[in-house]
Order: sequence, then structure tokens, then C-alpha cells
Amino acid sequence: MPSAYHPLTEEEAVQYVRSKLPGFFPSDAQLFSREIGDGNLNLVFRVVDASTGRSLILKQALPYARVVGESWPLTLDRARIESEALKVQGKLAPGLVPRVYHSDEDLALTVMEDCSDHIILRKGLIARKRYPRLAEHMAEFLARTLFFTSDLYLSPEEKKARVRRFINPEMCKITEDLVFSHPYYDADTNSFNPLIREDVEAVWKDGDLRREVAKLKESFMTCGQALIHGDLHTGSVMVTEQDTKVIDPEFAYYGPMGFDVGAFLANLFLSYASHEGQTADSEERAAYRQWLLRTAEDVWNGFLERFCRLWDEHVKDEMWSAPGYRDAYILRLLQDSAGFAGCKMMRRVIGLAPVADLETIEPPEVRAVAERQALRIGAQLVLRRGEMRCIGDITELVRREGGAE
Ligand SMILES: Nc1ncnc2c1ncn2[C@@H]1O[C@H](COP(=O)(O)OP(=O)(O)O)[C@@H](O)[C@H]1O
Ligand SMILES: CSC[C@H]1O[C@H](OP(=O)(O)O)[C@H](O)[C@@H]1O
Repeated sequence: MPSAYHPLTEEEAVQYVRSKLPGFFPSDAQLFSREIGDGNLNLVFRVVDASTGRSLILKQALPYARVVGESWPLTLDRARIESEALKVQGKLAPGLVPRVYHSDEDLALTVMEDCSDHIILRKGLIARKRYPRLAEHMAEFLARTLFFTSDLYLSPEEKKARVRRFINPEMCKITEDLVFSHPYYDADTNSFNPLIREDVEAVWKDGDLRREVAKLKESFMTCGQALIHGDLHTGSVMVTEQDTKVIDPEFAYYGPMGFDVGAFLANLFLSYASHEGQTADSEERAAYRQWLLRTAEDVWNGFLERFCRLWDEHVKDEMWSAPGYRDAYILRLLQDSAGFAGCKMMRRVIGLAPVADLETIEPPEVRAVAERQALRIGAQLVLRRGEMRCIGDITELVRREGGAE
């Protein structure tokens, strides 16, 4: 750990900002600081000038996982990765991530644009809000960040230099454990609704499912296709009706593109399952579920259109231009996305770090209905990913497996 490192207090966050970003606030401004972090890992301070309302976010990594405590030590290098990834993404997808004002490797922190006029997408989805521009923005973010960081665009030398910069072994290990291993056996970290124990035990005994998840785990560990966000769930996206910001890329590394696409789709499908479990008016609930699936389709179709356009404009390598290669690449990406989406759904039902979409459903009997749906959808996405030919096949599967029991 760098000797200068210590976790800041709210007061120290103010002093830090005054000394390192002297022009940001007037020197006589009265600054207020509050720690607002609600994620699993880090401190997040919001510093505000009360008289003008001008503000910023200072995010600092702790040397352990906040959600567990000091017994789970964690690399501070994730703050460097997050800062660098935000800068790369900000260049490739301008306006779709918070601007970085300042980074400090010794204190493991990033000072960035305050997006507090946005809300965390997961909260919006729980409240059944619709976001008309979300699909377009996510399609743009995914297409541009994945295409321009891959071998399709970069020279082999530049690509490998970037792979080196974004080696992120400790954060990848968390995903390898929590997404691809622990949910598939009786691991200590698992935590699930006791009412679905039979369904969870069926997952643990399902040899076909475990074999297919093992293949996806191998792909996560070995396929360095592009600089991926690495944790693109709906808690990592902040929204207004008109705007979208992707935050929190501390899990970024060179991995399979389908892991990002799949993560986002998975969280729309988790929301889909969660609205089955709610007790609100059924017509409104059904209409909202349709909006979620339409959004998933629009994300993929928007992504596909942009990705193909970028391919046609920028791909120069003789071999990447071989007949049928682009279509084969995209089909594999769709099928990978389906498989990764399945894993990301099952981990949120069985493993550590559940999602509020499901966790907040009361009583537990109603929650269990939604959780079983999520498990069924997740398992079928993994098992049948090779049959998926277009996004409609995926949403059809979600509709079928997400029906009443
Ligand atoms: N740039 C930002 N602007 C406004 N709020 C933010 C910003 N970054 C993070 N937050 C708030 O802090 C919370 C935790 O941030 P996040 O980056 O997800 O932390 P963690 O890595 O611990 O999960 C978010 O849910 C959001 O409420
Ligand atoms: C102990 S880390 C668990 C879990 O938390 C991360 O999410 P976030 O930082 O957005 O809260 C990530 O999904 C990890 O798998």
C-alpha cells in the first residue's frame, strides 16, 4: 500500500479538493462534504459549494471490500483501473461517462463529475420508470467502447500494450468466484431465500448447467477481446429521462465483449422477473415487462447496427474482411451475451451481493416466485445459448421461462 494512503474523512475530502483542484471552487466557498457510497466496495464523497450548487464526486478505494469488512482485503490498484477506464470510455463515448477531473494513485481516488441529478437505473426500474433514450445510449456506449478497444481497430502492438495496462487480477478473481463458481456449489459466500432451497440444490446437481458455466468461466478468464467495463449492471448506470452515465468501471480488463452486453441484458431480465413478483396492478406490470424486453431488443439492435457500421468503416485487416467472418463474429457475440447474461442472473439469486430488484420484494413467498423465474431464465440462457440466432430468440426465451409457474 503506498505510504501516503489512508481513507479520507468527509472533512479531509474538502481539504483535498481545495488543495488539488484550486480553481474548481472559489477559494472562499463554503464546502460541504458527505459520504454517499452505497456500493459494495468504496467510499464516495459528494462535495458541494452551498452558495452556487457546484459540486463534484471524490471516489476512494478502501483496502478491503466495504460490504464484508477488513477480513476481505482488496487491491487499491482498482482505483487506477477505474480512473484510466473512465478516461478511455470518455474519449470513445463522450458524455456517456462522468468526466474525470483528477486522479491520485497514492490515495487510490478519482475526482469526477457529479451526476447526482441522475438516479441509479436499478432504482428507476424498481419504481417502474421508463427511459426513452436508455437503449440508444447503452447501444452507443457498448458499440464504441468495445469496437475501438479491440483487435478489430487497434494494431496488435497497441492492443497488447493496453492489455498490460488493464491487467486486473484481483477484481477478475471476484467475478470468477462470485459469478462463475460459488453459485454452482454449496459455497460459504452464498446467500439465498430459504424458500427456494430446492431450486438452488437443483442448480448444484445439474451437471449440464455446471459444464456450460465452466465453459463461460473459461471464456471470461482467457478471451481478451476488448476493454470491457466488467460490471455493467443497472447499479452501474445513472439516468435521467434524457441522459445516461455509465459509472464504476473498477472491474475493467481485457475480456469477452459478451460479458458487458450480457451483464446489461441480465439486469433488464432480473427486473423483468422482479415485476412478476410485485403485487401492483397486473396490466401495468405486464406493460412494464414488455417495455423491459423491448429495451433489451433495442439495446442489442442499436448495438448491432453501430458495431457493423464501425466494422465497415474501420476494419482494415485482410483476414477480418474474409467473407462471412463479420456475421460469424456477431453471432458468437450474441450467443456469448446470452450465456453470460444467464450466469449474471443466477449469481444475483444464489450468491453474495443480491440485487434490490429481488431483495426488496415482500413477503418472501412472492419474492420466491420472482427468484425462481430468474433462475429458470438464467439456466436456459446458459444451456440454450447456442440456439440463439437473433435478439428475438433471447427475449422469446425470457418470455417463455418467465411465465407464471
Ligand atoms: N459520478 C457520480 N455522480 C453521482 N453519484 C455517484 C457518482 N459515482 C457514484 N455515485 C454514487 O455512489 C454510489 C456508489 O458508487 P459506485 O461507483 O457504484 O461504488 P462501488 O464501486 O462501491 O459500487 C452510486 O450508487 C451513486 O449513488
Ligand atoms: C464483494 S464485491 C460483490 C459485487 O459487488 C460489485 O458490484 P458493485 O461494486 O457495483 O456494488 C460486483 O458486482 C461484485 O461482484
